Amino acid sequence: MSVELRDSMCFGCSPQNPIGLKLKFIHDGDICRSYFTGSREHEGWPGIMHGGLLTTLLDEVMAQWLYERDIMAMTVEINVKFSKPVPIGQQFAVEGKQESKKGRLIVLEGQVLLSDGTVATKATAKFIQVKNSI
Ligand SMILES: CCCCCCCCCCCCCC(=O)SCCNC(=O)CCNC(=O)[C@H](O)C(C)(C)COP(=O)(O)OP(=O)(O)OC[C@H]1O[C@@H](n2cnc3c(N)ncnc32)[C@H](O)[C@@H]1OP(=O)(O)O
Repeated sequence: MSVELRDSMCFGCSPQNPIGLKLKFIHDGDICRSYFTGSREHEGWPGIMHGGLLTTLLDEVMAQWLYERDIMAMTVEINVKFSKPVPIGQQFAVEGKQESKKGRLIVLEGQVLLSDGTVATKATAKFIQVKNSI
């Protein structure tokens, strides 16, 4: 299946997905960054961002690091460490960058940073490069 960006319904980034996160990305040197403010529908425990959604945000920002560089790759593994709760209603940053590449295997690292710079969440993900049409 070949999908044009304009037709994409990507849950993370598509502007036309009605239930999507509609993320935008800043490519700052070797880092891809996005900002997000959770609202009540994004919470797990009251007032706290749902960990599964944080994982989605991290996966997406790492995938966008690759997409920006025309590398078509799919996540095959992701490991997430939740160190601090991420409050609902406060903007936070999500960052991703490449850690290593060996053949088709690309390892990226991601983190969630609270507004005071505290690292709340860390992730390492493995991506496998696929052909240029997914
Ligand atoms: C165009 C529109 C765009 C819209 C914008 C969207 C932007 C982005 C949106 C992004 C959204 C967010 C992102 C998402 O949500 S991506 C969606 C979630 N991920 C998936 O659905 C992936 C499912 N997996 C697969 O389909 C297959 O596994 C793929 C196709 C990826 C590889 O299957 P394939 O049959 O081709 O390859 P292989 O199995 O021979 O493996 C190849 C090599 O890799 C090694 N290997 C495999 N696994 C691991 C592992 N865990 N650790 C270490 N190594 C591993 C393996 O040993 C082998 O090595 P070698 O023997 O060659 O040495």
